[in-house]
Amino acid sequence: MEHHFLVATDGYQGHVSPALNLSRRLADAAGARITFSTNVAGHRRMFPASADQEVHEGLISFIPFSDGQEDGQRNLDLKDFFARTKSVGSDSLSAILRSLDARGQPVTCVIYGLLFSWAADVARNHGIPSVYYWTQPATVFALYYHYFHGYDRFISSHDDPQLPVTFPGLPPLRIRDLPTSLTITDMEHPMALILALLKEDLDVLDREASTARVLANTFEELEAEALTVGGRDLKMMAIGPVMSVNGPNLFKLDEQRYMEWLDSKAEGSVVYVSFGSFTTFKKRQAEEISRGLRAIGRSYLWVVRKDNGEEVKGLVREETAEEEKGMVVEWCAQVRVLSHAAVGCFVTHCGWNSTSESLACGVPVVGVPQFAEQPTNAKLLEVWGTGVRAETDAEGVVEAAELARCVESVMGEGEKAAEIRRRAEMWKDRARKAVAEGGSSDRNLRAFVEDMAASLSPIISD
Ligand SMILES: O=c1ccn([C@@H]2O[C@H](COP(=O)(O)OP(=O)(O)O[C@H]3O[C@H](CO)[C@@H](O)[C@H](O)[C@H]3O)[C@@H](O)[C@H]2O)c(=O)[nH]1
Repeated sequence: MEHHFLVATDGYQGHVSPALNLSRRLADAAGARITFSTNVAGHRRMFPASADQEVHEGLISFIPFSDGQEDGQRNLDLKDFFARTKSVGSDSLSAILRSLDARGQPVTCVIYGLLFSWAADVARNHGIPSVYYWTQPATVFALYYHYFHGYDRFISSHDDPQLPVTFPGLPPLRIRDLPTSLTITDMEHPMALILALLKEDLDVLDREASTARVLANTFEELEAEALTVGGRDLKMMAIGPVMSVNGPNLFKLDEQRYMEWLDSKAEGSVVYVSFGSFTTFKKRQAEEISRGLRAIGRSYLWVVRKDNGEEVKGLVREETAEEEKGMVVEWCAQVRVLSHAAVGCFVTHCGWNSTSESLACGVPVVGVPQFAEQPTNAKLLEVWGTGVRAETDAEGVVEAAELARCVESVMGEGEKAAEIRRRAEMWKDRARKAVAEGGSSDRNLRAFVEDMAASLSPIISD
Protein backbone atom coordinates (compact mmCIF):
# COMPACT_ATOMS: atom_id res chain seq x y z
CA MET A 1 0.00 0.00 0.00
CA GLU A 2 1.38 3.45 -0.88
CA HIS A 3 1.35 6.47 1.39
CA HIS A 4 -1.61 8.69 0.78
CA PHE A 5 -1.93 11.78 2.95
CA LEU A 6 -5.09 13.84 3.02
CA VAL A 7 -4.17 17.41 4.03
CA ALA A 8 -7.20 19.36 5.30
CA THR A 9 -7.22 23.08 5.98
CA ASP A 10 -9.53 26.08 6.03
CA GLY A 11 -9.49 28.40 3.03
CA TYR A 12 -7.42 31.29 4.38
CA GLN A 13 -4.15 32.22 2.71
CA GLY A 14 -2.26 32.05 6.02
CA HIS A 15 -3.22 28.38 6.42
CA VAL A 16 -3.45 27.26 2.78
CA SER A 17 0.18 28.36 2.11
CA PRO A 18 1.89 26.24 4.78
CA ALA A 19 -0.48 23.31 4.11
CA LEU A 20 0.33 23.28 0.41
CA ASN A 21 4.04 23.81 0.99
CA LEU A 22 4.07 20.85 3.38
CA SER A 23 2.18 18.79 0.77
CA ARG A 24 4.78 19.64 -1.84
CA ARG A 25 7.60 18.62 0.51
CA LEU A 26 5.89 15.32 1.30
CA ALA A 27 5.45 14.61 -2.38
CA ASP A 28 9.06 15.58 -3.22
CA ALA A 29 10.84 14.06 -0.25
CA ALA A 30 8.77 10.92 0.23
CA GLY A 31 7.12 10.41 -3.14
CA ALA A 32 3.83 10.31 -1.25
CA ARG A 33 0.45 10.78 -2.89
CA ILE A 34 -1.38 13.80 -1.48
CA THR A 35 -5.03 14.83 -1.55
CA PHE A 36 -5.17 18.50 -0.64
CA SER A 37 -8.57 19.56 0.60
CA THR A 38 -9.63 23.08 1.42
CA ASN A 39 -13.16 24.46 1.44
CA VAL A 40 -14.92 25.22 -1.83
CA ALA A 41 -14.44 28.99 -1.44
CA GLY A 42 -10.67 28.52 -0.92
CA HIS A 43 -10.45 26.03 -3.82
CA ARG A 44 -12.16 28.53 -6.13
CA ARG A 45 -9.68 31.19 -5.16
CA MET A 46 -6.75 28.86 -5.77
CA PHE A 47 -8.12 27.62 -9.09
CA PRO A 48 -10.57 30.18 -10.52
CA ALA A 49 -10.98 28.15 -13.72
CA SER A 50 -11.62 24.79 -12.06
CA ALA A 51 -15.42 25.07 -11.67
CA ASP A 52 -15.11 23.24 -8.31
CA GLN A 53 -13.61 20.20 -10.04
CA GLU A 54 -10.56 18.25 -8.98
CA VAL A 55 -7.20 19.69 -9.99
CA HIS A 56 -3.99 17.67 -10.32
CA GLU A 57 -0.39 18.84 -9.84
CA GLY A 58 2.06 15.93 -9.99
CA LEU A 59 1.41 13.71 -6.98
CA ILE A 60 -1.00 16.24 -5.48
CA SER A 61 -4.74 16.17 -6.17
CA PHE A 62 -6.90 19.06 -5.03
CA ILE A 63 -10.39 18.01 -3.97
CA PRO A 64 -12.48 20.65 -2.17
CA PHE A 65 -14.73 19.83 0.77
CA SER A 66 -17.92 21.69 1.46
CA ASP A 67 -18.28 23.72 4.65
CA GLY A 68 -21.76 24.86 3.63
CA GLN A 69 -20.50 28.38 2.91
CA GLU A 70 -19.44 28.12 -0.69
CA ASP A 71 -19.66 31.83 -1.49
CA GLY A 72 -16.91 32.52 1.07
CA GLN A 73 -18.94 35.38 2.52
CA ARG A 74 -19.24 35.51 6.25
CA ASN A 75 -23.05 35.69 6.43
CA LEU A 76 -23.08 33.85 9.74
CA ASP A 77 -21.80 35.09 13.05
CA LEU A 78 -18.47 33.54 13.96
CA LYS A 79 -19.90 30.93 16.30
CA ASP A 80 -22.40 29.68 13.70
CA PHE A 81 -19.71 29.87 11.03
CA PHE A 82 -17.46 27.45 12.93
CA ALA A 83 -20.36 25.19 13.94
CA ARG A 84 -21.48 24.89 10.32
CA THR A 85 -17.92 24.31 9.11
CA LYS A 86 -17.66 21.46 11.58
CA SER A 87 -20.99 19.76 10.81
CA VAL A 88 -21.03 20.15 7.01
CA GLY A 89 -17.24 19.80 6.77
CA SER A 90 -17.23 16.50 8.69
CA ASP A 91 -19.79 14.94 6.34
CA SER A 92 -18.04 16.24 3.26
CA LEU A 93 -14.55 15.14 4.31
CA SER A 94 -15.97 11.76 5.23
CA ALA A 95 -17.49 11.44 1.75
CA ILE A 96 -14.12 12.30 0.19
CA LEU A 97 -12.40 9.57 2.23
CA ARG A 98 -15.06 7.07 1.12
CA SER A 99 -14.77 7.98 -2.54
CA LEU A 100 -10.94 7.78 -2.49
CA ASP A 101 -11.27 4.37 -0.90
CA ALA A 102 -13.72 3.29 -3.59
CA ARG A 103 -11.27 4.43 -6.29
CA GLY A 104 -8.63 2.14 -4.81
CA GLN A 105 -6.68 5.10 -3.37
CA PRO A 106 -7.36 4.77 0.35
CA VAL A 107 -6.04 7.56 2.56
CA THR A 108 -3.45 6.33 5.05
CA CYS A 109 -3.11 9.47 7.20
CA VAL A 110 -5.07 12.72 7.66
CA ILE A 111 -3.05 15.86 8.34
CA TYR A 112 -5.26 18.68 9.64
CA GLY A 113 -4.58 22.30 10.48
CA LEU A 114 -5.49 24.77 13.21
CA LEU A 115 -9.10 24.86 14.48
CA PHE A 116 -9.88 21.62 12.61
CA SER A 117 -10.08 19.14 15.49
CA TRP A 118 -13.23 17.76 13.84
CA ALA A 119 -11.06 16.43 11.00
CA ALA A 120 -9.26 14.25 13.58
CA ASP A 121 -12.65 12.86 14.59
CA VAL A 122 -13.49 12.11 10.96
CA ALA A 123 -10.18 10.27 10.55
CA ARG A 124 -10.79 8.33 13.76
CA ASN A 125 -14.25 7.27 12.58
CA HIS A 126 -12.62 5.89 9.43
CA GLY A 127 -9.90 4.11 11.41
CA ILE A 128 -7.20 6.34 9.89
CA PRO A 129 -4.40 7.94 11.95
CA SER A 130 -4.34 11.72 12.06
CA VAL A 131 -1.62 14.30 12.61
CA TYR A 132 -2.02 17.90 13.75
CA TYR A 133 -0.21 20.51 11.66
CA TRP A 134 0.81 23.50 13.78
CA THR A 135 1.48 26.51 11.53
CA GLN A 136 2.62 28.98 14.16
CA PRO A 137 5.82 28.98 16.24
CA ALA A 138 6.38 26.11 18.70
CA THR A 139 6.65 28.78 21.40
CA VAL A 140 3.02 29.74 20.78
CA PHE A 141 1.97 26.09 20.87
CA ALA A 142 3.84 25.78 24.19
CA LEU A 143 2.03 28.86 25.56
CA TYR A 144 -1.37 27.36 24.74
CA TYR A 145 -0.27 23.98 26.04
CA HIS A 146 0.71 25.49 29.40
CA TYR A 147 -2.39 27.65 29.45
CA PHE A 148 -4.66 24.60 29.06
CA HIS A 149 -2.61 22.64 31.58
CA GLY A 150 -2.93 24.84 34.62
CA TYR A 151 -1.55 28.27 33.73
CA ASP A 152 -4.85 29.92 32.80
CA ARG A 153 -5.66 31.56 36.12
CA PHE A 154 -2.10 32.73 36.39
CA ILE A 155 -2.41 34.81 33.23
CA SER A 156 -5.91 36.15 33.68
CA SER A 157 -5.01 37.50 37.10
CA HIS A 158 -2.72 40.09 35.48
CA ASP A 159 -3.77 42.87 33.18
CA ASP A 160 -0.73 45.15 33.21
CA PRO A 161 0.78 44.70 29.70
CA GLN A 162 4.31 45.24 31.03
CA LEU A 163 4.08 42.58 33.71
CA PRO A 164 6.66 39.79 33.34
CA VAL A 165 5.30 36.30 32.95
CA THR A 166 7.33 33.10 32.89
CA PHE A 167 6.66 29.67 31.42
CA PRO A 168 8.89 26.60 31.66
CA GLY A 169 11.37 26.43 28.80
CA LEU A 170 10.29 29.71 27.16
CA PRO A 171 12.08 33.06 27.00
CA PRO A 172 11.01 35.71 29.54
CA LEU A 173 7.82 37.38 28.30
CA ARG A 174 5.50 40.16 29.31
CA ILE A 175 1.73 40.12 29.21
CA ARG A 176 1.87 42.27 26.04
CA ASP A 177 3.84 39.51 24.26
CA LEU A 178 1.17 36.85 24.71
CA PRO A 179 -1.37 35.85 22.03
CA THR A 180 -4.33 38.21 22.38
CA SER A 181 -6.66 35.24 22.92
CA LEU A 182 -4.94 34.62 26.28
CA THR A 183 -5.34 38.14 27.61
CA ILE A 184 -8.81 39.27 26.50
CA THR A 185 -11.33 39.68 29.25
CA ASP A 186 -14.42 40.09 27.02
CA MET A 187 -15.72 36.56 26.54
CA GLU A 188 -17.83 37.71 23.57
CA HIS A 189 -14.68 38.72 21.68
CA PRO A 190 -13.96 36.58 18.55
CA MET A 191 -10.61 35.60 20.04
CA ALA A 192 -12.45 33.92 22.95
CA LEU A 193 -14.07 31.62 20.41
CA ILE A 194 -10.73 30.95 18.72
CA LEU A 195 -9.30 30.04 22.13
CA ALA A 196 -12.13 27.58 22.72
CA LEU A 197 -11.42 25.94 19.34
CA LEU A 198 -7.70 25.77 20.08
CA LYS A 199 -8.59 24.01 23.31
CA GLU A 200 -10.53 21.43 21.29
CA ASP A 201 -7.43 20.96 19.10
CA LEU A 202 -5.25 20.33 22.15
CA ASP A 203 -7.88 18.14 23.80
CA VAL A 204 -7.64 15.79 20.82
CA LEU A 205 -3.89 15.52 21.38
CA ASP A 206 -4.45 14.78 25.07
CA ARG A 207 -7.01 12.15 24.10
CA GLU A 208 -4.66 10.47 21.62
CA ALA A 209 -1.95 10.54 24.32
CA SER A 210 1.21 8.67 23.32
CA THR A 211 0.08 8.24 19.71
CA ALA A 212 -0.48 11.99 19.21
CA ARG A 213 1.80 13.59 16.66
CA VAL A 214 2.28 17.23 15.74
CA LEU A 215 4.15 18.55 12.72
CA ALA A 216 5.32 22.12 13.28
CA ASN A 217 6.27 24.73 10.73
CA THR A 218 9.45 25.76 12.53
CA PHE A 219 12.93 24.29 12.93
CA GLU A 220 14.82 22.75 15.80
CA GLU A 221 17.70 25.22 15.83
CA LEU A 222 15.19 28.04 16.32
CA GLU A 223 12.92 26.62 19.03
CA ALA A 224 14.56 23.53 20.50
CA GLU A 225 13.09 23.86 24.00
CA ALA A 226 9.57 24.89 23.04
CA LEU A 227 9.36 21.81 20.83
CA THR A 228 9.68 19.55 23.86
CA VAL A 229 6.74 21.11 25.72
CA GLY A 230 4.65 17.96 25.97
CA GLY A 231 7.58 15.79 27.05
CA ARG A 232 7.25 12.12 26.21
CA ASP A 233 3.49 12.46 25.91
CA LEU A 234 3.63 14.51 22.75
CA LYS A 235 5.68 13.91 19.66
CA MET A 236 6.27 17.30 18.07
CA MET A 237 8.37 17.33 14.91
CA ALA A 238 9.74 20.51 13.34
CA ILE A 239 9.65 20.32 9.55
CA GLY A 240 9.93 23.98 8.52
CA PRO A 241 10.19 26.62 7.50
CA VAL A 242 8.11 25.46 4.54
CA MET A 243 7.74 28.14 1.89
CA SER A 244 7.76 28.48 -1.85
CA VAL A 245 8.35 31.16 -4.45
CA ASN A 246 5.41 29.66 -6.34
CA GLY A 247 2.53 30.68 -4.16
CA PRO A 248 -0.18 29.57 -3.70
CA ASN A 249 -1.86 32.91 -4.33
CA LEU A 250 -5.46 33.29 -3.21
CA PHE A 251 -5.32 36.91 -4.36
CA LYS A 252 -4.66 38.03 -7.90
CA LEU A 253 -1.01 38.92 -8.41
CA ASP A 254 -0.55 42.59 -9.27
CA GLU A 255 0.52 43.05 -12.86
CA GLN A 256 2.88 45.92 -12.17
CA ARG A 257 6.51 45.04 -12.78
CA TYR A 258 7.62 45.21 -9.18
CA MET A 259 10.46 42.68 -9.56
CA GLU A 260 12.00 44.75 -12.37
CA TRP A 261 11.49 47.83 -10.21
CA LEU A 262 13.39 46.07 -7.40
CA ASP A 263 16.15 45.19 -9.90
CA SER A 264 16.73 48.93 -10.35
CA LYS A 265 17.33 49.50 -6.63
CA ALA A 266 20.56 49.23 -4.65
CA GLU A 267 21.19 46.25 -2.38
CA GLY A 268 19.42 46.47 0.97
CA SER A 269 17.81 49.83 0.13
CA VAL A 270 14.07 49.06 -0.09
CA VAL A 271 11.48 48.93 2.71
CA TYR A 272 8.83 46.26 2.02
CA VAL A 273 5.50 46.79 3.80
CA SER A 274 2.77 44.15 4.04
CA PHE A 275 0.25 43.16 6.70
CA GLY A 276 -0.52 39.72 5.27
CA SER A 277 -3.76 38.36 3.89
CA PHE A 278 -6.23 39.10 6.66
CA THR A 279 -5.63 42.49 8.27
CA THR A 280 -6.72 45.58 6.36
CA PHE A 281 -5.21 49.02 6.97
CA LYS A 282 -7.35 51.45 8.91
CA LYS A 283 -7.49 54.88 7.29
CA ARG A 284 -5.45 56.40 10.11
CA GLN A 285 -2.85 53.62 9.82
CA ALA A 286 -2.53 54.14 6.07
CA GLU A 287 -1.98 57.88 6.65
CA GLU A 288 0.67 57.26 9.31
CA ILE A 289 2.53 54.73 7.18
CA SER A 290 2.45 57.10 4.17
CA ARG A 291 3.85 59.95 6.27
CA GLY A 292 6.39 57.63 7.89
CA LEU A 293 7.66 56.32 4.56
CA ARG A 294 7.99 59.88 3.24
CA ALA A 295 9.96 60.88 6.32
CA ILE A 296 12.25 57.84 6.00
CA GLY A 297 13.02 58.83 2.41
CA ARG A 298 14.02 55.31 1.34
CA SER A 299 12.43 53.41 -1.55
CA TYR A 300 9.49 51.25 -0.60
CA LEU A 301 7.19 48.56 -1.93
CA TRP A 302 3.83 48.51 -0.15
CA VAL A 303 1.07 45.89 -0.44
CA VAL A 304 -2.39 47.42 -0.08
CA ARG A 305 -4.92 44.72 -0.96
CA LYS A 306 -8.08 45.47 -2.90
CA ASP A 307 -10.23 44.61 0.11
CA ASN A 308 -8.79 47.61 1.98
CA GLY A 309 -11.53 49.49 0.16
CA GLU A 310 -11.49 52.47 -2.15
CA GLU A 311 -11.08 55.10 0.54
CA VAL A 312 -7.79 53.69 1.83
CA LYS A 313 -6.57 52.81 -1.66
CA GLY A 314 -7.38 56.31 -2.89
CA LEU A 315 -5.59 57.85 0.06
CA VAL A 316 -2.47 55.75 -0.47
CA ARG A 317 -2.49 56.56 -4.21
CA GLU A 318 -2.75 60.27 -3.42
CA GLU A 319 -0.04 60.20 -0.78
CA THR A 320 2.35 58.30 -2.98
CA ALA A 321 1.44 59.68 -6.45
CA GLU A 322 4.29 62.15 -6.60
CA GLU A 323 6.85 59.75 -5.23
CA GLU A 324 8.81 57.78 -7.75
CA LYS A 325 10.45 56.18 -4.75
CA GLY A 326 7.40 54.19 -3.82
CA MET A 327 5.47 51.40 -5.48
CA VAL A 328 2.08 50.24 -4.22
CA VAL A 329 0.77 46.83 -5.31
CA GLU A 330 -2.41 44.89 -4.52
CA TRP A 331 -0.66 41.52 -4.04
CA CYS A 332 2.85 40.33 -4.84
CA ALA A 333 4.87 37.13 -4.82
CA GLN A 334 6.12 37.85 -1.30
CA VAL A 335 8.78 35.16 -1.03
CA ARG A 336 10.27 36.36 -4.34
CA VAL A 337 10.24 39.93 -3.03
CA LEU A 338 11.86 38.99 0.29
CA SER A 339 14.48 36.96 -1.59
CA HIS A 340 15.46 40.02 -3.68
CA ALA A 341 18.76 41.60 -2.64
CA ALA A 342 17.28 45.12 -2.84
CA VAL A 343 14.93 44.52 0.10
CA GLY A 344 16.53 45.73 3.33
CA CYS A 345 13.62 45.76 5.77
CA PHE A 346 10.19 44.16 6.15
CA VAL A 347 7.48 46.11 7.96
CA THR A 348 5.06 43.32 8.86
CA HIS A 349 2.11 42.51 11.10
CA CYS A 350 4.11 39.39 12.11
CA GLY A 351 1.82 36.64 10.87
CA TRP A 352 3.89 33.46 11.27
CA ASN A 353 4.27 32.86 7.53
CA SER A 354 5.65 36.36 6.99
CA THR A 355 7.79 36.07 10.11
CA SER A 356 9.34 32.74 9.12
CA GLU A 357 9.77 33.93 5.51
CA SER A 358 11.68 36.96 6.84
CA LEU A 359 13.98 34.61 8.75
CA ALA A 360 14.53 32.26 5.82
CA CYS A 361 15.26 35.21 3.49
CA GLY A 362 17.51 37.04 5.97
CA VAL A 363 15.44 40.25 5.97
CA PRO A 364 15.41 42.36 9.17
CA VAL A 365 11.96 43.18 10.47
CA VAL A 366 9.95 46.01 11.99
CA GLY A 367 7.04 44.24 13.69
CA VAL A 368 3.66 45.94 13.96
CA PRO A 369 1.58 43.12 15.49
CA GLN A 370 -2.18 43.41 15.23
CA PHE A 371 -3.86 40.44 16.90
CA ALA A 372 -3.77 36.68 17.63
CA GLU A 373 -0.22 35.36 18.19
CA GLN A 374 1.40 38.21 16.25
CA PRO A 375 2.67 39.99 19.43
CA THR A 376 4.47 36.77 20.42
CA ASN A 377 6.02 36.46 16.97
CA ALA A 378 7.23 40.08 17.19
CA LYS A 379 8.78 39.36 20.58
CA LEU A 380 10.48 36.22 19.24
CA LEU A 381 12.09 38.24 16.45
CA GLU A 382 13.61 40.45 19.16
CA VAL A 383 14.78 37.36 21.04
CA TRP A 384 16.35 35.98 17.85
CA GLY A 385 17.85 39.41 17.24
CA THR A 386 16.51 39.96 13.72
CA GLY A 387 13.98 42.71 14.34
CA VAL A 388 12.34 45.31 16.54
CA ARG A 389 8.75 45.71 17.63
CA ALA A 390 7.21 49.13 16.97
CA GLU A 391 5.13 50.77 19.67
CA THR A 392 1.50 51.05 18.65
CA ASP A 393 -1.58 52.60 20.19
CA ALA A 394 -4.44 50.55 21.63
CA GLU A 395 -5.80 49.98 18.11
CA GLY A 396 -2.50 48.62 16.82
CA VAL A 397 -1.71 51.79 14.83
CA VAL A 398 1.95 52.75 14.53
CA GLU A 399 2.61 56.47 14.16
CA ALA A 400 4.83 57.91 11.42
CA ALA A 401 7.69 58.98 13.72
CA GLU A 402 7.80 55.59 15.46
CA LEU A 403 7.82 53.78 12.12
CA ALA A 404 10.70 55.96 10.93
CA ARG A 405 12.63 55.36 14.16
CA CYS A 406 12.19 51.58 13.90
CA VAL A 407 13.09 51.36 10.21
CA GLU A 408 16.29 53.31 10.85
CA SER A 409 17.09 51.05 13.78
CA VAL A 410 17.36 48.08 11.42
CA MET A 411 18.52 49.79 8.18
CA GLY A 412 20.68 52.60 9.58
CA GLU A 413 24.40 53.03 10.16
CA GLY A 414 24.77 52.26 13.87
CA GLU A 415 26.33 49.16 15.42
CA LYS A 416 22.94 47.93 16.68
CA ALA A 417 21.46 47.96 13.19
CA ALA A 418 24.53 46.20 11.80
CA GLU A 419 24.14 43.52 14.49
CA ILE A 420 20.47 42.99 13.53
CA ARG A 421 21.51 42.53 9.90
CA ARG A 422 24.23 40.06 10.94
CA ARG A 423 21.71 38.06 12.98
CA ALA A 424 19.28 38.05 10.04
CA GLU A 425 22.02 36.57 7.81
CA MET A 426 22.85 33.99 10.47
CA TRP A 427 19.25 32.78 10.79
CA LYS A 428 18.85 32.72 7.02
CA ASP A 429 21.76 30.34 6.84
CA ARG A 430 20.39 28.13 9.64
CA ALA A 431 16.85 28.08 8.21
CA ARG A 432 18.10 27.07 4.78
CA LYS A 433 20.30 24.34 6.22
CA ALA A 434 17.38 22.96 8.24
CA VAL A 435 15.25 22.31 5.14
CA ALA A 436 18.12 21.29 2.84
CA GLU A 437 18.78 17.59 2.31
CA GLY A 438 20.12 16.11 5.55
CA GLY A 439 19.10 19.18 7.62
CA SER A 440 17.07 18.82 10.82
CA SER A 441 13.68 19.54 9.25
CA ASP A 442 14.39 17.34 6.25
CA ARG A 443 15.39 14.47 8.54
CA ASN A 444 12.31 14.97 10.70
CA LEU A 445 10.00 14.91 7.69
CA ARG A 446 11.55 11.67 6.42
CA ALA A 447 11.41 10.16 9.92
CA PHE A 448 7.75 11.13 10.15
CA VAL A 449 6.98 9.39 6.87
CA GLU A 450 8.83 6.27 8.01
CA ASP A 451 6.97 6.40 11.29
CA MET A 452 3.67 6.51 9.42
CA ALA A 453 4.84 3.63 7.24
CA ALA A 454 5.37 1.59 10.40
CA SER A 455 1.79 2.28 11.42
CA LEU A 456 0.70 1.08 7.97
CA SER A 457 2.47 -2.25 8.32
CA PRO A 458 -0.44 -4.15 9.90
CA ILE A 459 -2.64 -3.06 7.00
CA ILE A 460 0.01 -4.09 4.46
CA SER A 461 0.28 -7.55 5.97
CA ASP A 462 -3.49 -8.02 5.72
O1 LIG B 1 1.29 40.50 -1.25
C1 LIG B 1 1.40 39.48 -0.54
C2 LIG B 1 1.11 39.45 0.84
C3 LIG B 1 1.24 38.25 1.52
N1 LIG B 1 1.63 37.12 0.86
C4 LIG B 1 1.73 35.83 1.58
O2 LIG B 1 0.61 35.66 2.43
C5 LIG B 1 0.98 34.92 3.58
C6 LIG B 1 0.45 35.69 4.78
O3 LIG B 1 0.55 34.88 5.93
P1 LIG B 1 0.88 35.46 7.38
O4 LIG B 1 2.06 36.34 7.31
O5 LIG B 1 0.99 34.31 8.32
O6 LIG B 1 -0.31 36.41 7.74
P2 LIG B 1 -1.93 36.18 7.79
O7 LIG B 1 -2.42 36.05 6.45
O8 LIG B 1 -2.45 37.30 8.61
O9 LIG B 1 -2.04 34.79 8.62
C7 LIG B 1 -2.94 34.28 9.59
O10 LIG B 1 -2.47 32.94 9.80
C8 LIG B 1 -1.14 32.83 10.34
C9 LIG B 1 -0.81 31.35 10.48
O11 LIG B 1 -1.68 30.74 11.42
C10 LIG B 1 -1.03 33.54 11.69
O12 LIG B 1 0.31 33.52 12.12
C11 LIG B 1 -1.54 34.97 11.57
O13 LIG B 1 -1.53 35.58 12.85
C12 LIG B 1 -2.93 35.00 10.95
O14 LIG B 1 -3.41 36.33 10.80
C13 LIG B 1 2.50 34.81 3.57
O15 LIG B 1 2.88 33.50 3.20
C14 LIG B 1 2.94 35.80 2.49
O16 LIG B 1 4.09 35.39 1.77
C15 LIG B 1 1.90 37.15 -0.48
O17 LIG B 1 2.25 36.13 -1.08
N2 LIG B 1 1.76 38.33 -1.14
